[in-house]
Order: sequence, then structure tokens, then C-alpha cells
Amino acid sequence: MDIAVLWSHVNIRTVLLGLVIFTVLSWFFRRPKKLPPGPWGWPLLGNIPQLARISEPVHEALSKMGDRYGPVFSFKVVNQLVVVLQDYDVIKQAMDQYQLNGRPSFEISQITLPGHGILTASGAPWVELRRFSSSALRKLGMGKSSLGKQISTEAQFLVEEIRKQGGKSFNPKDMLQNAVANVICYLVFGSRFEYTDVRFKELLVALNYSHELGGAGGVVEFVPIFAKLTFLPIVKKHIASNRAFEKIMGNLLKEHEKGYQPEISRDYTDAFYSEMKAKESNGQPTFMNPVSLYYSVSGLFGAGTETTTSTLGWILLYMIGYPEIQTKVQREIDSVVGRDRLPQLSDKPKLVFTQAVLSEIHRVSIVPLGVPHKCTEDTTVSGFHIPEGTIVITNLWHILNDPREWTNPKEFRPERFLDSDGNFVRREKLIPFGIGRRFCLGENLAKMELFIVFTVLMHQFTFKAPEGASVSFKAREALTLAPIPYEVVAIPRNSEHINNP
Ligand code: HEM
Repeated sequence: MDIAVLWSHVNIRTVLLGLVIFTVLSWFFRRPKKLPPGPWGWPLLGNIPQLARISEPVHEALSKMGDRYGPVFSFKVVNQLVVVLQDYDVIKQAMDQYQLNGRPSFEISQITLPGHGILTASGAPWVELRRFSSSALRKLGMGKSSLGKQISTEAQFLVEEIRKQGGKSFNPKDMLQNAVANVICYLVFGSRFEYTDVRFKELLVALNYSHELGGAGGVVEFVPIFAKLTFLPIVKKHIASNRAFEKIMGNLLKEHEKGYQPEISRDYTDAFYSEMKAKESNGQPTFMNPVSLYYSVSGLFGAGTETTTSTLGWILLYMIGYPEIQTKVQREIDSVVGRDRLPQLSDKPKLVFTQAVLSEIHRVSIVPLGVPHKCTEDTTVSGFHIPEGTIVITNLWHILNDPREWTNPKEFRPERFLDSDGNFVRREKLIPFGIGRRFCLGENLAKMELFIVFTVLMHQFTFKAPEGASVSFKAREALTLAPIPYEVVAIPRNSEHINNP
């Protein structure tokens, strides 16, 4: 056919149709073939339209997506590729790969204070900060009885606060948070704060605000393009929250530095200064500097406060919802510990049912999607290509609610952690603290806190729902699954003769 004749058949509609087909095909063929499967996304927006329509909790929606696409699947937020892993063996294999142990940068934090700490660093800075932090926290007694004593002291302050309620109903959240945050203050600043201390209260208000934001729109911190859209209200809120937190934490660190003496290491912060200064004076290259100290300390508060407070919140809620389990725990504690002293860490091996209850709490009250990882070098998972820069999410909720592993996962049943002889059984797939090279740095600390606070509270009080109130196990969705605010009544048990251990 002559070109002129062919041209005479072309009209504007044909041209537009051709352009649309060309755009769709070129976009389609740009997608590398071995990427994990996933829903089709829109050019420019990726899967934002589908994600915005999700009405159920995100981890449950992702869990269903995984049932459709398999345990390794992907989607896009704008131009950011996100891969979700939701099979125990796949996660175990993936999280051992150094390429998958980066963290997405908290982009909006970088606007106000460029730098990284233990929670947010990737690559060599993370390796150095993780090595230092693990060793410093171990030296400060994490997992040992010396720190157990400090936690017991904090638990007794908590008991006093609860006693002051005089049997009236109250929301336990703030009291639990005070105790948990104070344990971190002790590790980081070498001392606890009075619950009425203005600086302590400011710190908790700022922490709570940043957690609320994390739930409402935390994803904007990780997607680089949002850091350029500073006119958006959600981005403005993140910036304001980061600035407020930096001011409070900056002041606390400055005040603490005044008492620094190289020969006495009081806490994590002193240990950090000492190691940083030693490396500087030896001319050793290091990523330890005042900003990485700020971010590391903030990371300990950020990662350790809300998680442990929510878990304690769930414990009390399940105890009022399942009074027969509460009574069984109290009987076990009374028979092992007696009524003349408070429970302590060394009682743990004998308190098997109590341990089973704590394990079941870990199964239901978790960080549902872990903390996002970032792929720092091209790699593969289960034969799929994971390009550098991909955000990798582990759906821990799916693992801990998989009916193939946990019969009737919606039931609260501590007995799943006991064998037929009543011995406590550790279960490999209980991974509320993540798994692999970057598992939770505070796992041992959290376990100590939860055990001591739980047993001391069960020893001292019986918790009940207020008269006529119903108990709901619905969670408030954020980075952690926290109970919806509730009230509780604490009835003191017969404890006149109880002394400190
Ligand atoms: C019940 C309580 C807790 C739970 C369920 C929990 C869970 C987690 C999870 C799932 C991660 C992410 C792991 C990953 O990236 O794959 C994490 C990381 C982390 N957690 Fe915890 N956590 C708890 C308590 C604590 C406490 C008490 C502290 C500290 C003092 C702490 C400090 C950290 C830190 C610093 C990280 C980041 C580690 C890194 O990036 O290398 N956590 N935690």
C-alpha cells in the first residue's frame, strides 16, 4: 500500500489509540520478568488506588493478597517497589541475607536532621552501631538479674500507682507506659524519672504523637517523593513532630553530657561517648557521632516503648477477658513464689503456665508487619529478583495467625505452648521480634520486663472489667497493634506480708 493511501486512513482517534497502546505496552515490558507477582498497578501511581480502597487492617489485606499471589509478592507505591514476604521459611532465608538488611531511610526526618541510628541505618554504619549497641546493652545487664532488680523496682512503682486508684476503674495505658519508658531511661540516661517530671512527660507526649502519626500515615516517611511534597498536611505534621522530638531529646542528651566522666560509664549514652572518643583519638574511621547517638537513643525509645506498653496493655485486657486464665496464673505464682515475697526473674523456669500465657500474648499482640527492610544490592528470594532499593516487608501477623501452624488462631489458648505433660514448649514459628540478622535488639529486655511486670501485677492484684463494661479485643491499627483504650479495676490481693525479693 502506498504511504499516501495509508496516511489517508489515519485520524486523530487512531493516533490517540496507538499512543495509549504504546504507553501500556512499554510500561508492561519495562517490568522485569522475574519480579515477584502482584496486582497490576497504574502508571505513575503504582497500586495506590487499590491500596487506598483497603478497609480492613492492612496486614490482613496483605495476607489475603498473599493467598492469591503466593508468599512472595510485590506492589508499587508511586515508583517504589514493595515486596511482601509471608512464609516462615522464606522470611528466615531472606532475613539472613545481608542484602536485605538495610532500612528504608526515614526521608522526612532527614529534612530536619540528616543522619542515622541503630534503627534506621543501613550497611556499614548499621553493622557498627548494632555491634556497639548489643554489647553496651549486654554490659548494662540486658537478660541478666542485675537489670531484673531495676525492672522489679519499676514494677513496684507501678504497683503503687495502681494502688492509688483505690479500686476505682482507670485506663492503665499511661501507667504502663511510664514504667516501660523509665526502664529505657535507666539504660540510656542511667536513672529513672519521677512520673510527674515535666521533661519525662514531654518526652512521652512527643513519643505518643509520633506513634500516632506512624499509624495514620507512617508510610510517607519511607517514600522519598513525600519529602519533596512539604506542602502536604501529613508531611507538615511529620516535620513538626520530628522537630518537637529532636528538641526534647536534644535537651536531655545535653543535660546528660554535663555529667560525663570518661572513667565512669553510667549507661548506654556514656558508653557511646567513650567508644566514639576512643575511635576519634585513635584515628579509626567510625560512624559514631553525636547525630548517630541522637538517632540511636531515639530508636531505643521509639522501638522499645510503644511495643512493650501495648503488649502489657494486651496482657491486662486478656486477663480481664479470661478470668479463669488469670486465676490459673495467680495460683501458679502463689504456689511457686508464695505470698511473702514478690516474683523475680529466677522464678521463670518454674512458672510454665505463666510463660505459656506470655507466649500466646506475643502471638496475638504484635508489630504486624515488622519494621520495613530495604534491599541494598540486587538479590533473589525464592527465585524472584529483588532489585536494589526495594522495600521488603515481613508479614509477621500472617505467620502468627496461619491456621496450618496454629489451630484456630483466633482463639486465645495458652495451652498451645504446653506439651501433654504440661511442660512449656518453645515454638520456632513464634517470631514477634522478627528473625535473622536484624531481629529486635531489645528482645531480651522486653521479655524480662514483660515477665517481671506481669508476675508482680498478678501477685498483687486481680484485674476486672468495670461493672457492666464489655471486653473488646479489637486493635487500634498502627505500627504496633495496640488495644483500643479500655478501663480496668484492680482489686488488691492479700499482700500485707509481702517484702521485696
Ligand atoms: C514486646 C516488645 C517488642 C516487640 C514485639 C518488638 C519487635 C520488634 C520487631 C518486629 C523489630 C523489627 C525486626 C526487623 O527489622 O526485622 C524490632 C526491632 C528493634 N527493636 Fe524491638 N520489639 C520489642 C521491644 C523492644 C525493646 C524493649 C527495645 C529496646 C530497648 C527494642 C529495640 C529495638 C530496636 C533498636 C530495633 C531495631 C534493630 C535494628 O534495626 O538493628 N525493641 N523490634
